[in-house]
Amino acid sequence: MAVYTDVDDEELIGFLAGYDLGALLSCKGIAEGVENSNYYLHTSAGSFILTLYEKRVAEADLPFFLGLMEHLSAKGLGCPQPVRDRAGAALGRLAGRPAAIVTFLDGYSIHHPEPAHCARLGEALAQLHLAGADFPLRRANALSVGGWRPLYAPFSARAGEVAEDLGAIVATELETLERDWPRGLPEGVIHADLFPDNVFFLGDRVSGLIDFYFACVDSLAYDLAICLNAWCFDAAGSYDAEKGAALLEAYARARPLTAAEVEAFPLLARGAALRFLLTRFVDWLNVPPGALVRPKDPREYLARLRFHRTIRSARDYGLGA
Ligand SMILES: Nc1ncnc2c1ncn2[C@@H]1O[C@H](COP(=O)(O)OP(=O)(O)OP(=O)(O)O)[C@@H](O)[C@H]1O
Ligand SMILES: N[C@@H](CCO)C(=O)O
Repeated sequence: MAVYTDVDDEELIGFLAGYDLGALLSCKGIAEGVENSNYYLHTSAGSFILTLYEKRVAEADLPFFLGLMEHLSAKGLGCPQPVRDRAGAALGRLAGRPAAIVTFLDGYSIHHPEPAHCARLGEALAQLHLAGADFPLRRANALSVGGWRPLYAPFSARAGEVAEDLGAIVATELETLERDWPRGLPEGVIHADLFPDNVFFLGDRVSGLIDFYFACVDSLAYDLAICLNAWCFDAAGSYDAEKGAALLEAYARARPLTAAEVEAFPLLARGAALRFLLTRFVDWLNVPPGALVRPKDPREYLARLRFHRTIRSARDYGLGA
């Protein structure tokens, strides 16, 4: 359950009075997720998602996120639509937090993806990249290579609480990636958090993408590396080459990778693993008292990082074969 901020019914009714959404019927906290407070909102006008944005979402970035969802939806991508209030605003304040209401998407997440799901995801990711090419707003990636050391430093002394060798591995990874991070690759709007819990299926097709709150402008292949880590490893932390090939080939059919992106992919995959290892590590140590949230296990991403450190060429992922 990710609910950090409780919503008082009376306050919610007052908030909804600014929208043309009819009468409140119910509002229930949502179990999944770790970043924001999400509620299933049911009114006489239908079903919606009410999100109260928490610590990792800067209020100034919300016009980028909400505008991107509107842009992608207008391009035919399945994604939530911000609901505007009577004054035309997509963003309000509720219980002291920035808050928005978005449309409810049908569909369900796949908790144990098969290669076919990875191929559909590759297609959807490429469509997102192509559809975002003319999105006019820009937002730098706050969690790219420049953000990892400042995120980790305040908690580095506690690395041993997660794994004995975590401190040593993170120290060498930060040195290596800060020195060698790939620059000058094709850039565009990326989702940056396209895990299975943020992709909805209906049958064998992707019906919608959610949770655009890490979206930013960065290397497109970095987004593909994030998906490889999130979709192509098994529960024991082993890389599944069949799923990796399905993802990478489906993506490349829609947006071919440049030689530089193929060359850079092993480092991008290591960086993508380190990024989520570090956010999970910090969240693992800092669960707010009383928050209803299940932090995700950083050791899952330590296993991925250990694997990528053994990779010598993109061909080991099935790229550029
Ligand atoms: N537009 C939507 N339609 C239907 N369900 C949604 C929608 N948005 C969110 N949800 C539900 O709420 C859950 C949490 O949403 P979301 O992933 O955005 O939260 P989060 O705190 O950002 O989580 P994460 O840990 O993935 O970053 C989703 O897994 C999904 O079950
Ligand atoms: N999807 C992230 C959590 C939200 O950033 C993870 O699984 O670590």
